[in-house]
Amino acid sequence: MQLVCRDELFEYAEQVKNLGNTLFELLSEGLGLKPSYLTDIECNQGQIILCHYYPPCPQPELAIGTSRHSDSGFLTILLQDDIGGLQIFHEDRWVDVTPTPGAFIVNVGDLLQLITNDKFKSVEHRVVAKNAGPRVSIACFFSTHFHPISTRMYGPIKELLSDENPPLYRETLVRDYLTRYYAIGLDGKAKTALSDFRL
Ligand SMILES: O=C(O)CCC(=O)C(=O)O
Ligand SMILES: [Fe+2]
Repeated sequence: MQLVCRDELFEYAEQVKNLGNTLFELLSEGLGLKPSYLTDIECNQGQIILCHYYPPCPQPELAIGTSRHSDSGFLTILLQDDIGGLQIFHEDRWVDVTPTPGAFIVNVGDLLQLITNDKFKSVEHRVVAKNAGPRVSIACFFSTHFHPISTRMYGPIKELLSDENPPLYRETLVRDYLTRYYAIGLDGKAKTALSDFRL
């Protein structure tokens, strides 16, 4: 079978990578660092694209689309269709992320929370099941994941630390963080992996 969206997917990946690079520059500046800081430490390296298909669910009250979690990597750029179902956990309640045509959703991931020493917080989210129709979303994760040669250690960025802001996390390889993250799994207890790296 020939994949009819092969070219489009490669083009999409390229464009999302460019957008990610711009976002990493803006996030660096937001931290008071030089624009290239986060790309210099390779937060933009590694790009994984997951295409999700959620079939219509006849009994949505008995099911869940994607259980509660925060994304493990540095940043996620997410595109959802018009069906809805994505929610973020904000101030102790679930809030719908209403689909907006042409808009991306950008999620801070656990590793960005770790290196920014909690200045940027990863967002807990889930997808509730819907019977309105099939739902499609495309998630692009920036993280080196299990890239075997990545030996870079990630810990709270030194420039952000002071006597008043001591490091909150220990250093880790991306690989070791992800091993812990996936060992726990998406079991509905958010941020358990991150708390395991807290000092
Ligand atoms: O389908 C969605 O909108 C979100 C999927 C998601 O949270 C993920 O892939 O990490
Ligand atoms: Fe997610």
